[in-house]
Amino acid sequence: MSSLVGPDEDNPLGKPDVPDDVQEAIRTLIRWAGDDPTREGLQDTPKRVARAWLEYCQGYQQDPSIHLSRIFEEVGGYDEVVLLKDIPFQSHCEHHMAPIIGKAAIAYLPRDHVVGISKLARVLHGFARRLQIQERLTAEVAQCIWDNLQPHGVAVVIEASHACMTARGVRTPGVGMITSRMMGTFLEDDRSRKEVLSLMGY
Ligand SMILES: Nc1nc2c(ncn2[C@@H]2O[C@H](COP(=O)(O)OP(=O)(O)OP(=O)(O)O)[C@@H](O)[C@H]2O)c(=O)[nH]1
Ligand SMILES: [Zn+2]
Repeated sequence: MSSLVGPDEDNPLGKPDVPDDVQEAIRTLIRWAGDDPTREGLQDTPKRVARAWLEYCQGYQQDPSIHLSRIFEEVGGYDEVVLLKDIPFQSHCEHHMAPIIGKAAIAYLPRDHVVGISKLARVLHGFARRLQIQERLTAEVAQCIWDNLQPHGVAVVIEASHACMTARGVRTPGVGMITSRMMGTFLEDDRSRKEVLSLMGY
């Protein structure tokens, strides 16, 4: 696992060091793609690419469940659905390492306590900033909320576009993939599932 280096005199911007073998791997890819990695415009590219990938994959540096550790017990008897919708996210597919760009809706039915609403988006980003397939991303977000909040129900719907389908391969722009994971009440009760899907706009 790479460590992120904080600012110091030799490294005022706090940019992480990039080992030589990582830079060489990116030079090899540039050469293989048909360009010359020693030409001026590409000289710093291996470092930039490596740092960019560290950022895209920041989720590996964290356990997303940490965001759900601070809960609020005083909820004034609120026991209806809590929904965060249209949460934009970016991920990368594990097959082509190409961008997955989309939005998520995350809902849960609280049991006794709630969590700060931003934390649902943090959990999403924690799993999205890894090499993923959309199905696993959807399931991991739902399972994390289920395990850590012990709610009555969890519903996660993700809608995304995969650059491996738009920029290459089948080259079909405008295609959206939708995945969902329902747990607890949302899985067992048709009326609750319909209600949450309708609140999400589906
Ligand atoms: N189920 C699923 N498939 C994905 C996801 N992201 C990318 N894929 C697909 O992964 C598949 C990989 O198929 P392969 O035949 O091994 O790879 P490929 O030859 O590059 O396939 P094409 O993309 O069809 O050119 C492709 O069909 C992609 O569309 C995802 O999140 N979920
Ligand atoms: Zn792909």
